Amino acid sequence: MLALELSRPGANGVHPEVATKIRTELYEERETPGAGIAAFAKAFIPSGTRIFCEEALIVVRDEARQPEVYKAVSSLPKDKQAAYWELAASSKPTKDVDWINQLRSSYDGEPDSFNAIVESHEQAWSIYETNRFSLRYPNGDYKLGIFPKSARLNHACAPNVFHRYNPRINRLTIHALKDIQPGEELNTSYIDICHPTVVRRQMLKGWGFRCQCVVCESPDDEQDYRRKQLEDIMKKVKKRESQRQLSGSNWPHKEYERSMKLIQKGVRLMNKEQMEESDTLGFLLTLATRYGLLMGQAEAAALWAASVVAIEEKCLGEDSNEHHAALVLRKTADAGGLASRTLLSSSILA
Ligand SMILES: C[S@@+](CC[C@H](N)C(=O)[O-])C[C@H]1O[C@@H](n2cnc3c(N)ncnc32)[C@H](O)[C@@H]1O
Repeated sequence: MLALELSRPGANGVHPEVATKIRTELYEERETPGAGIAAFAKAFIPSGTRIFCEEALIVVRDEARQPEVYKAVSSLPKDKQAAYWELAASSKPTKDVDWINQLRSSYDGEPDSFNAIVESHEQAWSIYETNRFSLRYPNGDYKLGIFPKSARLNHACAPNVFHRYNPRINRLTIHALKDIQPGEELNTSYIDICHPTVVRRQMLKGWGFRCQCVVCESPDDEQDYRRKQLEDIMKKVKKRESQRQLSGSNWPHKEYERSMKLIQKGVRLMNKEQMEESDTLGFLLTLATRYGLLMGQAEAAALWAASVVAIEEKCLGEDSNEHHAALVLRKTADAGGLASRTLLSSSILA
C-alpha cells in the first residue's frame, strides 16, 4: 500500500515512515468491514498525545478543478504518485464537463487515449474529494491538501482524534481527544458535529457512506436533541459575535449577558456530549473569556482562559498558533483584563 519516501526529519524532528504498510507503535492501518482501511490503536494512547503529523502529498487552491489536481499528482515522484492512487475514491463523478472540453481543445492524440486521460482525471478527482483536508494560513489563505496517513482515518460523530493543519510546522497534526485503548479505531470528524443526526448524515453523503457511529445509532432522543440545541446555539452565538464586531464598543452590556447565557448553555451541552474539541468547546470558552473580561468577570475569565489553553494544547499542541493565542488570552485574563479592549477588537470567527 503506501510507499512513502524517506526524507530528513522535519522541523519537529518527525521522520515519515518508510514501510510499504504504515505501522507505528501507536497505531496500525487495516481493513475494517464495510468501511475500507481504517486506523486502530496498537497501544494505550493518552488524551492529548500527538499520534502523528505529516506533510501533504499535494496542496492545491480551493478553486482547483480536475486538470489542476491531476497535474499536481502527475508532478509527484513515482512512489508518491503510487501512494496517491492507492487512496480511497468514494465521491461520485461531478456533472461539470467544462474541464473535459478544455482538455479536448488542446488534445491531438488518439480518441481512445483521450478517454483514458479523462478517466485518470476523474479518478484523481474522486480521490481528492474523498480525502482532502483544509489548510488555513494565518494570512487568511485557504487551500486543500492530501495527507496520505490521515486520509486513512474514518469518520465518527463522537471522534477520539482531532485533525488540523498547523502552518507553523507545515504539517497536519493528529491528536488524541481522549484516552484511547489498544484495538480502538481512531476516528476523526469530517464535519461540524454540532448538528442532529439527520443533518450530519446529509453532510456526509458526499463521502458515500451512511454513518453508523454510536451517536448516529443511539436510541437516545435526548442526545439528538442536545446536538440540535447545539446547532442553534452555535449559529446564534456566531451571529451575535459578528454583530458585536460591527458595533465595536457600542455593544450594550445586556447583549453580552445574552450571549453569555447562550455560551453557558452550549458549554453544559458539550460537557454532556463529551465534546472537548478546539472548534466547539474551545471556541465557546474563548468567547466566554473575552466577554467575561469586558463584563468585569476577571476571575471567571481566568478560569475559562486556562481551559482554552488546555483544550488547544490537547487538540493542536504547544507549537500551534491557537495554543499561542490561548496563552496570550490567559495572560490577559490573569492580569484582570487590563488589555481586554485590544483583545475584544479582534474576532475568532475568521
Ligand atoms: C478519508 S477516507 C477514510 C479511509 C478509507 N476507509 C480508506 O479505505 O482509505 C473516506 C472514506 O472512507 C469511508 N468511511 C469513512 N468513514 C466511514 C464510516 N464511519 N463508515 C463507513 N465508511 C466510512 C468512506 O468510503 C469514505 O468515503
